[in-house]
Amino acid sequence: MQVIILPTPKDVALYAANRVVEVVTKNTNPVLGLATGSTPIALYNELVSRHRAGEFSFQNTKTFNLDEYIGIAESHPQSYRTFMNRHLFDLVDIDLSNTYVPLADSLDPDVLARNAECYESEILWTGGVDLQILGIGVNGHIGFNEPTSSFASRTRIKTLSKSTVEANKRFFAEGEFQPHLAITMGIGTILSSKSIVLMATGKGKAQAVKDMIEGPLTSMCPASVLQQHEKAIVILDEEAASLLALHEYYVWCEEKRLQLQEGKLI
Ligand SMILES: N[C@@H]1[C@@H](O)[C@H](O)[C@@H](COP(=O)(O)O)O[C@@H]1O
Repeated sequence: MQVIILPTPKDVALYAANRVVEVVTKNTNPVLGLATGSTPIALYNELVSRHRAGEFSFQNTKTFNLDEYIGIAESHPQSYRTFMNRHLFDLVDIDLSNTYVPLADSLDPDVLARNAECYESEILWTGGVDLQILGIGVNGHIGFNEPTSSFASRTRIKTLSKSTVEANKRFFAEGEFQPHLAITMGIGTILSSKSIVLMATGKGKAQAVKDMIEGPLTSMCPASVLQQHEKAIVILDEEAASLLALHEYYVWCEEKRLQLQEGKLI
């Protein structure tokens, strides 16, 4: 796991955008794993403007989203399908049939379980995810893999923890039905990605970030599993990094890396 600390959320988004553009332009048939939540919105905005500036195309790209709520229609304003269409897919030249979000609009557990299994196979058929984008929940979850999720888990139905339901309440109107279940890629699914970029910004994520990077490898902090992925980059703003004991060290490493890149350190 590589840790990079940058001054602001904008810098985090720009750094992640560079990685996405690199993967999309270097691969003939790129496969991206995408995330929802407030954190990746700045990344999607950046990708949309660079795409509109003619820098790259999404035409041959396939995307797989991490998760989807169970119990609301795909067309619901708070579904993750709607989120992705609104923030990225409808604004670029991607073929919508190449964009996958778990199908979760049934209430039949057998149908949902089958959808989850098919999702896993669809990812395999494409040859796997080249770059998986992740955010992190305040309790250390990735996708909707809540604390205690098995590190070997694949795409399946999960019950959301109280803290996740609480954190996502802000997106639903007072008294509106809010899902407590979701289909999510498993931790094993996420770990199968060829590379991973996790973004975290703001003070609210500082404890989860500390547990992920400096805590023990534990299913109580699902994101800690990224310590074991050889090509996982964690990009943080100063606030999200504020509780890290090795904060100065990570900043120093990035400075040295940049100097090396510019040929100033030979
Ligand atoms: N399932 C999503 C996660 O993929 C996301 O990382 C998390 C944090 O979202 P935010 O970036 O809004 O804090 O929210 C949801 O729970």
